[in-house]
Order: sequence, then structure tokens, then C-alpha cells
Amino acid sequence: MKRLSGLTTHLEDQSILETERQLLLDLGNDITRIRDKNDLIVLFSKRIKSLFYFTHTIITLIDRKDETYIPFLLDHQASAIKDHPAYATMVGSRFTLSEPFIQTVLAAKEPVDFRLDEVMQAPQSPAFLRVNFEKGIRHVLMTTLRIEDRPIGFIHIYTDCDQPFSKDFQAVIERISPQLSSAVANIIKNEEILKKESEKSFLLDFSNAITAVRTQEELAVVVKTALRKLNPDGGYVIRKINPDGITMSAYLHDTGSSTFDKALLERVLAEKYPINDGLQNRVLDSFIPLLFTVERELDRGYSLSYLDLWKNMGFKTMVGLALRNGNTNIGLLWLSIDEINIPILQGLCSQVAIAMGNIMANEDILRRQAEQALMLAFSNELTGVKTKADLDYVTSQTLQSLFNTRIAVLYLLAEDQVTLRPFLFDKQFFDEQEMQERIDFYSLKVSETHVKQVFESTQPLLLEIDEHVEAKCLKLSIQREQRKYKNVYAAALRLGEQDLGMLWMLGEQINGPLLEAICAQISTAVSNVLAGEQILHLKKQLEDENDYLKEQLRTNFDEIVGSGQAMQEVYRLISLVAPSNTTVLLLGETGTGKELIAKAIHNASSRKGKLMIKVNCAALPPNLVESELFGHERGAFTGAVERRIGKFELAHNSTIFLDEIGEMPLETQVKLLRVLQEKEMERVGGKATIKLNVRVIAATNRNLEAEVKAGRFRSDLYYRLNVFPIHLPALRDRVEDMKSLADFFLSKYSKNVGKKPIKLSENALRQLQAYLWPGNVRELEHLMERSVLLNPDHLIRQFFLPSISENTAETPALGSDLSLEEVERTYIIQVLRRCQGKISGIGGAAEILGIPGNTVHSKMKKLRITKADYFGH
Ligand SMILES: Nc1ncnc2c1ncn2[C@@H]1O[C@H](COP(=O)(O)OP(=O)(O)OP(=O)(O)O)[C@@H](O)[C@H]1O
Repeated sequence: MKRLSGLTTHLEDQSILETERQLLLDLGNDITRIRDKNDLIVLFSKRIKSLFYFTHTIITLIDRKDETYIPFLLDHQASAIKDHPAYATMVGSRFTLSEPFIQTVLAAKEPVDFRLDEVMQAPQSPAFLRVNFEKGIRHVLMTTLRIEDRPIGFIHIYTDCDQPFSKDFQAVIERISPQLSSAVANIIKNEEILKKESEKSFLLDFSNAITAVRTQEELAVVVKTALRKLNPDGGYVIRKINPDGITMSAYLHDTGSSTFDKALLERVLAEKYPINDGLQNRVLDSFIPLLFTVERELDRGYSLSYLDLWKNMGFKTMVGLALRNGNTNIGLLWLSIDEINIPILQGLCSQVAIAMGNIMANEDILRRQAEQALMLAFSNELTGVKTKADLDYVTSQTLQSLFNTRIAVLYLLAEDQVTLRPFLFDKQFFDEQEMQERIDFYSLKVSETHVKQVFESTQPLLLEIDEHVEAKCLKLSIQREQRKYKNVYAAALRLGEQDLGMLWMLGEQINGPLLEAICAQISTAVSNVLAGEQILHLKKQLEDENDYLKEQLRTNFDEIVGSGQAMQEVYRLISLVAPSNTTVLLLGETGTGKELIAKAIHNASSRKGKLMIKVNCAALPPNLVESELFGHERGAFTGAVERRIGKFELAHNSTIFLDEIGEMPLETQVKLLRVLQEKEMERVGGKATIKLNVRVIAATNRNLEAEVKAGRFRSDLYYRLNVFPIHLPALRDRVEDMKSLADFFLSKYSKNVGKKPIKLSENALRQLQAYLWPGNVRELEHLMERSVLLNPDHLIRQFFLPSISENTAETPALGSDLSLEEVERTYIIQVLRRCQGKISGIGGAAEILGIPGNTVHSKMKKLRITKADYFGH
């Protein structure tokens, strides 16, 4: 083959020319088909080598970025220098375009032959010349590859012959160099396409795999598989920005094939790194991957445990890429990788960021669901909360499981609206006994700065437990060092607009809106517990009162004394009306026993299990009549600080006794009418209509008919009340009961003072029967009570009663200008009236007058007293 470069004959020249033409034609055809580096190698090592002698070829490519050229295609098998110790370095090196040797090549239009021993000596000559020379190479033929006159690289053809390359060979190379240039350009393009395709398919595979990812664990598998494909031995860590926004923690990691200090790895994985550590912030701020040399960063003085770990793992360089969702940084990827393929790494990171975002969103949804479930459970549990202890338990449990938080103190606003007293508190932080003993010390005032802040804020506040908070607000009885919490959360407890108290909690991280919702629930529960406590207290009080009153009622019923005709009629009416729900109107003078009878009716009705509610209409302050009867809502009028339940509502399912109904103001009469008609009412200042089942018993000593006529009492109300009137007789009209009543009271009051029952003398009884009793039974009762105390022995012989003339109402006829006969006549008529015409026997006129029956008859005859006189009025 050497012959082609040697001397030749004319004929031979002819055939050589022919061969060359054929060779060039074939080469041209072949070259245009070349798409792959190997094809080019084959072309040189097989086709050209079969015609011309040379040892090996290299193609280098120009990199305009830094004005260098780099090895692109090496015929490793044929390379004479492959055993040279510097070979590996040569292969990976860049050679400058600015030195004379390569400048000569670039300047020449045709291939240039160099003697190595000469050219390698020249200053700045590339090192590969000497390396080749050292391996026996003597000449190199250099040709510039150009595309449209623009140099793209060089063909180096080396030979160990001492002779320069023949002119023919140089001519062939010159002739084929344009095709070779195109072939190289094609190869580059093809490689780029293939690279892009492989990148695409890598990212596509990754994307397919990652779409199925739902959890952190699944993401770990997919990322590991992908990164191992890119970089089989390298390790990586993905860090996520923590919710605090200022630190990052490890999210996923792979140690690759490195060996490492396990304890150090564990420590690094558990650590929270400030984002602004000088490295991570640079990665997060960058839109391209950043490469860090571990050793150099350590030398710069960064004392970051993860740098130590990387060094320990043998990673020399680390590439950092930001993980972004849109424009938001969510974390970063650190990886040790040899080849930084920016599109692939960026594509991978953007997919990882999306997946992380989805996982976090998913976790967020799951967390919310869990929170909602907990809230629901909390709310359910709260409905069962009746006592402070229940509330303490349920609240602590929930706060612990939701926020890993401990309730420090739950303060309630005292009645003075100024002091906040501890209501619930964590026994871990406070000594119960001390808290109770020093409640004032542990209480807060609304004027305190932080307390004010909490009440003014609509949301829970996060406060650092500084000296001030600790001293002023928490007054914790345990040492700071013993607590793991650094923060305190304070939230107001409100019921509508009303401040109820506040909650102070110790915790790390609390979800504000969730805490707000919890506080609202706690507020309701607290007010329920308080109301429950109050109800229990009132219930107990009512039960006691009820027992006492029922007891009283029972006695009272037995205490209705009187078996005379008038009272028999009353009993008959009571027994008729009691079992029904009919409204009863009790009429009679003061002290005739209207209240006693009302109680008896209630007691004989099916409502007797509940307390009869009495309202004295005459004793009600005029401006509070309505509020007393119907209750009021909080704020209904000035002074209505609390909601108040009215008498009607209290009397629900029971009886209301409206005493002195005649004194009721006209405006209230309308409302009362409505209750009687519609059996419903509203509280003053309230909107809700309250249905009622109340039996009404009204009483008056007034003449209601006359009141109606005078316009002081509504006629419609009168008719509503006057459904079942019962007239109670005046005591003077039931003299037949005088003895039994007097005896009853004497024995009752004697017993009270521990005396033996006192008896009445006949004279004394007569005195009582003759008296007109303007105060009726009440007056008699008081007189008997007095007499028990004043009478020294066991018999009352005489009473000192007001003179008859003092009983002005009943003695109009007994004026001082009457004759003795007229006075006697009027007096006998009055007595007969009271005795309902009865002359002899017990309670008869003769007994009252203290004269025999016959004498009464003769006196009546003499004074012309007829039945018309005493029955006619
Ligand atoms: N029949 C009776 N038997 C025993 N005690 C009676 C009788 N009637 C009245 N009393 C007693 O007389 C006192 C006055 O009775 P009560 O208060 O019921 O009268 P009232 O008609 O309601 O008076 P007022 O119209 O002044 O309110 C009470 O202590 C009551 O117990």
C-alpha cells in the first residue's frame, strides 16, 4: 500500500488516477451515508488504510464557547498512544485555538504535514504532539474541517514514517475533507437528536412513572430509579422547605454506592437546615443547576454537617437544583453527578416538584379530613360534656391530638368583667393547691397588655414565651428548662359578641383557623358547663324550696278550717273546678283565705307535682310588671344584664296565682289577655314565641265589675278571668266557724311557743262573734297569736277588741245621732245577717248577742224586725 505514496510509471499513473477517482467516488458515497461515529472510524481504519499508510487518526471538534478544540472521535484500537500514561488525560483535555500550531492549520487551505519533533518544540504546542512523538509517531497531517467555510474541527492523521505524507494522500484528504466535514456535522446533529430523544424518552418514562405517585414512599422509588439511570453510583437528597418557611429538612435521599458514617447520616437527616446557609439559598435563587466542590466549600469555612457527610461519602462535587411549583420554591435537590445535563435535570426537578406539591396537597387533604373527623368527634364529645371535669378531659385530649399542644390555662371573665380567673389549667404546669390558694395571683386583669391584645384580636395570637408573658400571663409554676414548648398561643373565648374568657396554650405549631373553630366549640361548651352548674344549683335550691312549699301546701290544705254552710259551698266549688284547667277567679275581702283556696285548688289538680307560682300584682313595680310576668332577654332594657325567666314561663305545666289582679296596669292586662287566649307569649325584648300550658287562678278583693265600669279593668280580660268565680265569705258572715277557727289558731300558736292549748270562755267567743272583722281570718289569726302570748293562763275570758264604731265600713247606721232603740234594732239586724237568719244554736244570733233565743224573738217583734230586713240587702 505504501506504493501509492512512492514513485510510479505513466501507466501506473493512469491506473492510480483511475483508482483514486474510483476511491474518491466510493468514499464520497460512503461518507454521505455516515451518521454514526463508528462508521467514520471504519471508513478510516478499513477503507482509507487499505490504500494509504498511516498509524491512526483523530477527529477533534472546535468549541467556540472557550475557543478550544476537543477530541471527538478516536480510533482507540489503532491509536499508537493508547498505552501512554497521559492518554486518558489527553482524551479528556481541551486544547486552545490560540497557539501557533493550530493557527497554522486553520490558516492553510489544504492539509498541512508537520514533523512532530519540530512542531512539538514550538512554544505553546499542544501536549498531544509530544505524547505521540514519544510513542514513535513522526508526522501528523492536519486538515481543517469546514462547513460553509466555517471551521468546525480537525482531522489528525498520524504516521510513524519518517517521510511526510505523499502529495496524493494529501490531495485525497483535501478532496474528501468537505464530505468528511459534512459527515462530522451529520454525526454531531445526529448525536444531538439522539441525545434529545433519549432525554425526551427519559423524561417521558419519568413523567409516566411519576403520575402514578401518590405518596412520599412511591415518589422515593420513582426518583431513585430515574436518578440511578442517570448516575448509577451517585447519591442525592431532596429537601423540603418546612412550614416555618425558613428551614429545610430531608424529604427523600439515596446514598448511592457510597460508604458513610451511619451516625452522621442519621444526624444530617434529622436536622433542620436554615435556608439561608450560604449554599441552599444560592441554589433556590438560581434558575440553573449550581455545582459546588465539597472540599472548596469546606475550605471556605462553611461548617455545615451535610458538607461533612458528602465529604465522608466521597462526593467531590454536588449539584444543587431548586424544586419549584410555579414560582414558589418548595425544596431542592442535591446530587452528586458526573455529567450535568441541564434539560434532563431541570425536567426531572420540575416533575418532582409537581409530584411533591401533589403529595403535600394530598397529605393536606388527608390532614384536613383527619382534622374534620377530630373536630366532629370533639363536637360530639362536647355535647356530652356536663361538668368541668368532662370539659377538661375532652379539651385536653383534642388539643393534644390535633396540635400536640397542652392547654396551659383557660381563664373565665368574672362577673366584674375585669378579672380573668383560671377555670381549667394543666396540672403539669400548675400546682392545683397553690392555684386555689393564690387564685388572685393567678388571675389576670383585662387591662394587661397581652390580655388586651387577645381580646382585641379576632384570631388566635402566637406569642413567644418571654419573661413578660411568663411573668404576667402564665405565671407557670414549673421551670422553663423543663418545658419543651417555646411558643404560647392565646385565643379569646366568645359567645357571639360577648367575651367569655381566653385560652392559653403551649405548643409548637398551631393551625390558626382550626384553633379558632375549636375555641368557638369550647366557648359553647364552657357556657353550657356554667349554665349546667347554675341549673344544678338552682335546681337544688328549687327542690329544697319545693319540698318546703309542698310541705306547707299540704298543711295548708288541712288548715282550711270551717264547716259552715258558706265554706261547704266553697269546698263544693273547689272540688268541681280543681281537676280541670279552668281559670278560677277568687273574690272576697282581704284575709278571707283566697291564697289558701288557690293553693288548695292547685294541690287538688294534676299540676300539684309542680310548684304553684304566685304573683302579687299589687306589689310589682309598675315598670317591671311585664318583665316579672313574661321575663326578658339580655339587653332588652337598661339594667337587663342577664336573661330572666318570667313567672309565666316558670309556671309552665303548673298554676300561676295572680293575686290582687285588680291592681294590674292596663297595658299588662292586654298581654295577660293574649296569654289566656293564645296560650303563648314572648319575653320582653325577645322574638321567639313561647308556648305555655299554665293554669290561671286570679284573686282580688276589689269589685271587678265596678273596676270595669270605671275603665280601670279591661272587660275582655274580666270575662276571660271570670270563668269560674268563687266568692269567699267574710268572716263576719260565717260566725258559725268562729269557734273552730279561733280554737285552730290558739292551738297552733300555743304549740309554737310550747304552751298548753288555750281555751276560749263563752264570753270571749261571743265577743269574737259580735265583732265585724274587717281584716277577716287574717285579723282573727293575728288576734289569737297575740292572745297566746299575752294571756297568762289557759282560758281567755275577754278580748280587747276595737269598739264597733271603729268598724266604720260596716256600721254606717250606727251613727251617734241615733236613739238607743234604733241602735239596738240596727245591731240585731246586722247580727241576724251574719248568722244568715239563724237565731238559736251554735253560731246563732242569740249566742252572739249573749241573750236567750226567746228574748231575740221578742226583741225582733218589738223592734219590728222582719226577714226582709236581714235577707233583703
Ligand atoms: N278557712 C281558713 N282556715 C284557716 N286559716 C285560714 C282560713 N282562711 C284564711 N286563713 C288564714 O288567714 C290568713 C289570710 O289568708 P289569705 O292570705 O289566704 O287571705 P287572702 O284572701 O288571700 O288575703 P289578701 O286578699 O289580703 O291577700 C292566712 O294565714 C290563712 O292561712
